Amino acid sequence: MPIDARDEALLGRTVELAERGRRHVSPNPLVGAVVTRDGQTLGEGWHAKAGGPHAEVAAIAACGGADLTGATIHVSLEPCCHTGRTPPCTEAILAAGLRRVVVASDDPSAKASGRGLGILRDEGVQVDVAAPGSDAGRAARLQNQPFRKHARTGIPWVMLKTASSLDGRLATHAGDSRWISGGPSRDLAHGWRAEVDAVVVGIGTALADDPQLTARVPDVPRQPTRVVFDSEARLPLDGKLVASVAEAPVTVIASRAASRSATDALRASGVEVIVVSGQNEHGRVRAGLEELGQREVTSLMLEGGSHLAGAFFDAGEIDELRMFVAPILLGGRQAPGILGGEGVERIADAARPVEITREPIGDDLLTIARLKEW
Ligand SMILES: NC(=O)C1=CN([C@@H]2O[C@H](COP(=O)(O)OP(=O)(O)OC[C@H]3O[C@@H](n4cnc5c(N)ncnc54)[C@H](OP(=O)(O)O)[C@@H]3O)[C@@H](O)[C@H]2O)C=CC1
Ligand SMILES: Nc1c(N[C@@H]2O[C@H](COP(=O)(O)O)[C@@H](O)[C@H]2O)[nH]c(=O)[nH]c1=O
Ligand SMILES: [Zn+2]
Repeated sequence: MPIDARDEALLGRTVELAERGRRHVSPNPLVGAVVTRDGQTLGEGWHAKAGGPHAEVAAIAACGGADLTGATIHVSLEPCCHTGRTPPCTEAILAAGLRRVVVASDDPSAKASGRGLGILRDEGVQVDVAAPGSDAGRAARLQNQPFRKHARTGIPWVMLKTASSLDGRLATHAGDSRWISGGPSRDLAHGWRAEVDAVVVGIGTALADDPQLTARVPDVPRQPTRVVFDSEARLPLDGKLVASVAEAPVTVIASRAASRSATDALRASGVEVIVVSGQNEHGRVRAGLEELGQREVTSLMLEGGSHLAGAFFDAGEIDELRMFVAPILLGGRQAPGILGGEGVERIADAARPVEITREPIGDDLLTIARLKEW
């Protein structure tokens, strides 16, 4: 049976329900589910917490023990068929006697990739999948970009957030940058910190700003890991990052240039030090991302500075930009721009977003540019 307008609406609802798990489910995906019979909703559920019940199981439980034989379940992501921290959802669906499963998006991880759908079909369940270009299909995939990229590549989804002047500077020529964007923009950015697994800066920013990089908004179930790209392990032991290591973890990505005494001192202060190798800066960016991906960092917000953001750009490792532009002009040849690094040579080589949106936030303009889609 093809997907009709009622299915589309129910799948839209599953995506809405899935959002309720944001900030709570990483490294798992956001997933929502609705059980219906003859168009009547019997129960709704979502994946509320990593390690907790999956959306399908939560939706079935929400039906309160009603006989679900012959009922339908709509899910924003294909049901799992593996035993992880919880049993397979395919088994829960079969045990409940559901007759039709409608899914909005695929699960690209190795243990899924359509296997659950095959099992359900083999058991006589009718399985319908939304067209990839449908509204529900797109919304479900966009909602899980970090999970999807990490599942496909093993490395985290990278969002670069910047606060620049109208003339594209991240700081004055003297290194002052507090504050360029306004209060509402900074509040929004704190909310994003709460959504990602890690917040990343270069040692230049750590030294210039002595930042905290914590999410300072209400309802933060888990602070992001603060990561500093710092080849020589120069991160000051008396700075705010190291001082707050009990509040939120700190990881230093160093190179072989770091002395043993510097890495030992950081480790003794509770900092995780990862030593990566690579031919050049963008090679070390990639190596660092691989290490973070292995530690189940599925998403990160890169908060600068110019030099490190340029190395990420040169490595082709920026998936999305969220850029606040404030109504001020700074000027100065030495004042850093949004992307340092080498950059491209020809306009024909320019990176072009697949989608771009613009929105005023207080006195600033927020541009969100998605460079890739996973
Ligand atoms: N307005 C805004 O949004 C922001 C503004 N800022 C401002 O930017 C300025 C700091 O920026 P910037 O000087 O560019 O410093 P960065 O924070 O970009 O740090 C750059 C340093 O990171 C180290 N590093 C380690 N590994 C890598 C790698 N793989 N690739 C590239 N760099 C690596 C290098 O030092 P080493 O070789 O020693 O490891 C490099 O010099 C400050 O004035 C700060 O206030 C910063 C963030 C945001
Ligand atoms: N200057 C600037 C930003 N700078 C970023 O925020 C960091 C400081 O974080 P914290 O110490 O946690 O408050 C700083 O090191 C840099 O990464 N962010 C913005 O939203 N707007 C701004 O104008
Ligand atoms: Zn499941």
